[in-house]
Amino acid sequence: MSRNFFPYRDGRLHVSQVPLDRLAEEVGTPFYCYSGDALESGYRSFAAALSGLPATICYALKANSNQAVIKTFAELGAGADVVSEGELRRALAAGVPAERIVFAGVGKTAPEMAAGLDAGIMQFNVESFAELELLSQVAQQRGTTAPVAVRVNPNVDAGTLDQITTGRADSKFGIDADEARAFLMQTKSLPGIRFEGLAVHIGSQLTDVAPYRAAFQRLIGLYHELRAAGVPLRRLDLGGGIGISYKHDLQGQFEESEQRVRDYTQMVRGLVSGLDAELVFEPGRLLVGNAGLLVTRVLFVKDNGERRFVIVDAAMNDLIRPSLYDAWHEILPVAQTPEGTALHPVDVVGPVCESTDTFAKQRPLPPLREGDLLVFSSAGAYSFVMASTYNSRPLAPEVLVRGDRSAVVRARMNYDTMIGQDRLPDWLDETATGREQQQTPHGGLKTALGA
Ligand SMILES: Cc1ncc(COP(=O)(O)O)c(C=O)c1O
Ligand SMILES: N[C@@H](CCCC[NH3+])C(=O)O
Repeated sequence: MSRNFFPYRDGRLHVSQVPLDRLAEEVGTPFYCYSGDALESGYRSFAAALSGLPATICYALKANSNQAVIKTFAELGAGADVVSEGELRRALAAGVPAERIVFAGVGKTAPEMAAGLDAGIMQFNVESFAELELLSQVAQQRGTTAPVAVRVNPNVDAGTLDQITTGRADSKFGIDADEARAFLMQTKSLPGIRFEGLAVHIGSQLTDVAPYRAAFQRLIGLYHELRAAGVPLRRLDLGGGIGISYKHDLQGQFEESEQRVRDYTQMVRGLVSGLDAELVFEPGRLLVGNAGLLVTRVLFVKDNGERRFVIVDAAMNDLIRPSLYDAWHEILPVAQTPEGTALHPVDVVGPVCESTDTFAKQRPLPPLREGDLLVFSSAGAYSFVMASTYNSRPLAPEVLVRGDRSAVVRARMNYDTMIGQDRLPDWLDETATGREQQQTPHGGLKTALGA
């Protein structure tokens, strides 16, 4: 049974026992707020749904890579799915054991491979023959052997947004299933490589189990064939992608996810029953998506005759999903709307100088005024991690709430940090170059900044 992680109490929205208006006073807006209770509950229910299966849950860090979030899962026993050396370092720093880390991604560099090998990770999910060749070289140079799962492209349409489907033949991900079969049947072993498994991931935000079933059936068929041919495989990585609800109220969303997890795990159990294979799951969005909110304040309300615009202090640089995918996030006032209040359609927009800096068009909302607080819900996944400093807007802070406790788990970026990353070449620093020119009228200009 779902708990209510985002209750309205005393007329204002809370995360567990912490009122969001108080947090807004403390940390300023915009800010991200995650419910640690929802993170834990989501992980536990996914783990419970898999109980009895030889499964490792490798949380996909790309969805939300804050150290506090990763640590929450690591302490519950999770592994990690990483796609870069940065994510690998984040996982290790948060205490995920290397032997529970899978390294995925179509473009791993030699130094990234070396970092994974040195850490002793569970497996590399290899996505091309060229990558396999490079991994073989890197592993041999380091006098070690790389554990590998070949990521297969099953040519299945996940039925999700075009931009986030990954298992069709026209996708850059994975190796064509027939090519993988032919290759492994023939090769069986490569220096520096130990083939241990097969992997698949057909896309993100899947709301139907049918595409999963089709992809997993192909993968399991291939697994049987290759084992029969003497390839010593022992692991199947079934990827991530389980969708969440973006269109529910803050309570209903969890119930929908729980139902989807039940359907998914029931289907998986049916397919793997009697199969001699360890399983890996790589959920990202499922574990964090509905556990996070982006809190923002209304700056201005303006009417242009045709439309009413609510201009908020969060922008596409903070949460890009609506601009990028036309994605829907529920928008709720922090102050509870009295029952019976009439709703009016408004465009909710941010301050960035782009027309696509629009969170919602003609969204029915209660009357809003300057200073009101709003939340964008389901902003725990692919939200802060996709933020940028576009328009030189500092990255928003992240807050984690647990019961009645809250903590800033990433501070708001300050302006000095943001600007201080830039460097001036000496030939642009006019004062310094002028000084140098006076001193050495015929010579080359020396470094002014470094001097
Ligand atoms: C290989 C791989 N595994 C796992 C994930 C996590 O996906 P999701 O957040 O949809 O569960 C992704 C992202 O789509 C991915 O590319
Ligand atoms: N970033 C996407 C999904 C891509 C998943 C990563 N493979 C989103 O916001 O929905």
